[in-house]
Amino acid sequence: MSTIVLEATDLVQHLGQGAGRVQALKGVSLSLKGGELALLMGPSGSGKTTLLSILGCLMTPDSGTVRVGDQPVAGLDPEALAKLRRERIGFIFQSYHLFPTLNAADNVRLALDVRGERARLAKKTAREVLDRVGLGHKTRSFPRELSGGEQQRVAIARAIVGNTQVILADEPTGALDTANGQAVMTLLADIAKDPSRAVLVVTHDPRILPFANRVIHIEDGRIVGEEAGGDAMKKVS
Ligand SMILES: Nc1ncnc2c1ncn2[C@@H]1O[C@H](COP(=O)(O)OP(=O)(O)OP(=O)(O)O)[C@@H](O)[C@H]1O
Repeated sequence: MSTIVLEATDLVQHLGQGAGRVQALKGVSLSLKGGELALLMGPSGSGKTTLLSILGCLMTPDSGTVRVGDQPVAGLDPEALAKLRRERIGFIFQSYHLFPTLNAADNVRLALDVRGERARLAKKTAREVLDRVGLGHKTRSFPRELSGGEQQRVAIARAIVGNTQVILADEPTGALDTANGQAVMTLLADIAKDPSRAVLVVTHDPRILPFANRVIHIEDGRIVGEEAGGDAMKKVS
């Protein structure tokens, strides 16, 4: 039986201040099991990015709890939280977030350096992972020399190089054409074949449905339903 690798219970989150203050999450509970590739879908403003930020321990909720594997997040000091993020969570942002002055290999290697890997080994591992995302020939290229799809693949290499239990991706195919989008999703689906790892993808893109085991729907700060990936696909086809 697969184990739960990420669990959130009753998350509530307010954003903004004064008249602009909104309740972005209104009591969200969610768990991800190893071996799952789940999609989080919902209209603009429904709370997807807020939820992903809390699950990725980038934001602390007003109330509710998050557990990554067997580790409760509440009460961790900033250093312990940063360690938990590095060791257990890979985050893929829509806008890549690559360092412009570092080449592709060094962007990926950075994720290993902060984990204390030895320099030579980290260099080799970074090259291997870039090869795996089809960029073995571009390890020395800088972000400005890469297309959007290539930059996203570097960002994915960086997120997967540490073999974290959880990968969270915010619209990873949003800026990509169909071929690059499919390549990116194939990589993420491969990761989710490992029964100890799970991938959660925020998306508006119905082309991603074939890759999902599970689709979770969020509206107005609440989970309003979920279905198996195959069932969600039948509705759009
Ligand atoms: N910094 C902020 N201050 C005030 N309100 C915010 C802030 N960030 C987001 N919100 C509001 O919180 C709600 C949830 O936003 P969130 O970005 O999580 O939604 P989303 O589902 O990711 O939207 P999108 O699909 O457009 O990215 C929205 O009503 C949004 O307007």
